Order: sequence, then C-alpha cells, then structure tokens
Amino acid sequence: MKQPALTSSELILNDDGSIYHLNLKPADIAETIITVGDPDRVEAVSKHFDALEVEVQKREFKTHTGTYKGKRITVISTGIGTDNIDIVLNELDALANIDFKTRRVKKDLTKLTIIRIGTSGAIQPTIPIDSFLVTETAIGFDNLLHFYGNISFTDSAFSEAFVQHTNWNAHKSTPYVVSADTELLKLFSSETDFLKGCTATNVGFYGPQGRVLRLQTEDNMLNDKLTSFQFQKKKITNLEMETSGIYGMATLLGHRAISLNAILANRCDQTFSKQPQKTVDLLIQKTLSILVA
Ligand SMILES: O=P(O)(O)O[C@H]1O[C@H](CO)[C@@H](O)[C@H]1O
Ligand SMILES: O=c1cc[nH]c(=O)[nH]1
Repeated sequence: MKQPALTSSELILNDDGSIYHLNLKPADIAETIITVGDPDRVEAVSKHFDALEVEVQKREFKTHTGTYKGKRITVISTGIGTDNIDIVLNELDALANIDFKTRRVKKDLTKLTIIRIGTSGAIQPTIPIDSFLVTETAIGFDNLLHFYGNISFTDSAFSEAFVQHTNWNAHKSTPYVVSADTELLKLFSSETDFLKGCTATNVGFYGPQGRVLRLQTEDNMLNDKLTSFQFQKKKITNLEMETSGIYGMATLLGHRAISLNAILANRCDQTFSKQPQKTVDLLIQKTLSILVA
C-alpha cells in the first residue's frame, strides 16, 4: 500500500518551500554536515571554504554550504541542548530523505555524515585543557531518545552499571548509552591529536554539570561519581550538552555521526582554557583537513 502523504502539521514547510525551523530546501545541504553549537562558529568553519553557495539563518540555526578543497560541506549551528538536536537531526533527515513535493519518504535513502565540532569540560584529571577528544561512547542524561520507539541499540548493561554506581535519583531521566559510527571513530581516533573517550551529555551547564554558583545541587558528589565510574575499562571523560542526542538520532535515522570535543575546562582541577577561540579554531582546521585527506 502506498504510504500516506505527510500532512502540513507534521512536515511543516514555509511558503518558499523550505523546512520549518532550518529554513533550508533539499538542494541547500551537502551529504557531509558539520554541526556546531554556537552560530558564530559557523563562519569560523566556512571561512576556510573555497566557495560559499548557501547562507541561511533562522533563530539559532545558521547554515553555510560550500566547498572545502573541492568537497561539498554544510556547516550548521544547533544552539545548545538535545532538544535542539531533535529539530536539527529530524529536519536534516527530512531534507535528505523526504520528497517535499509528494510529502512521502523517498525509496532510496541518503546516509548523511554528521560531524559535531563542540566544546566540552573534562571530568578526568589526566585530560589536559586545550586537547581534542573524539567521543567513542556517549551517555545521555537527557530524555530525548526515550521518546522514540526502538532504542534496543543502546547499551543497557553500561547504563545499569552507571545507575547503580551513582545511586541515580529516579526522578531524573534514565541514562542511555549510544556509540559513534565505527568508521568515523577509526578515522579520527587514528590521529595522534585525538584522545578517545566517553562523553556524558547533560541537560544543563550549571546544576546538571555540578556547577554551584548560588544554588546547591541535588547530588553534590555527582561529578566525583562520574570521575570514579568505570565500565569494561571505559571511564567517563567529559561533559557537554549534545552528543548523546546526535548519536542516538543518527542511529535511529540511519546516518553516521561523530563528535569531536575541544576540551576547554577541567572540572577536576577547576581550570578553564586561556585560549578557547584558538583551541576551537585548531580543532576546526584539523577536522577539515582529515575530511579531505
Ligand atoms: O560549544 P558547543 O558546541 O555549544 O558545546 C558546548 O558548549 C555549550 C555550553 O557552553 C553546550 O552546547 C555544550 O555542549
Ligand atoms: O564545562 C563545559 C565546557 C563546555 N561545555 C560544557 O557543556 N561544559
């Protein structure tokens, strides 16, 4: 039976035919997509391009598409948090895999390559500030993946061990554990510049990451528990706010994803980078050069 067309409340298109939040049309995106949190980081990537063909912004979602050494690349900002990742990953997938004229899923699906270039805080004393880390495994403290049907690919033994170790408060979402794309992980972790680690994605920058300014947190030992946790010799290495959502959604939608982290803070010795922009710029240049090697 022919699939029903997606209605106007589900696949929302703007008057110019672009998708609702990203404001992009299918031809506007490349198959290789770099995601960054900060809209200003889009230009920090695209300034290296040979040529720019698309420049679009709506809300925090800024997109540039162009070529770098002949390779077509899209760079898009997601803003902060896995709630935005739900929007960006679903709309990128719709741009690639839904026919906007018929409003039906295409027969032949396109697998996108998604590379996050983000900033992050280390949770192990041995991880230096201004280093680069590629995420092998992500543990999500956000709730995003639990809203989707089949998440049997998540590593429940890992999350159960984590819940037990931390005496995780049941009022918080159940942590879920997702993996990087194997080929992309090999590509980046074979570079000596990258440490390999397990990234914890959380729903906030302050309390959820154990930062106390004026408010105490529910568990003031949480970061220490993250540091001491180990599962099959894997330790949690760093904290940020998007990677688990990207890995989870990419797996569900059949895309491949990798998350690259510029380590700007070390939460164990309570230090912060003195050159954050330079470190992010170096990660951008390194990433681009690996993508065209
Ligand atoms: O630098 P980006 O990519 O935004 O990533 C990190 O920085 C933000 C918090 O400052 C969060 O989005 C976190 O994941
Ligand atoms: O500590 C940090 C640094 C960057 N981004 C985060 O989410 N946490």
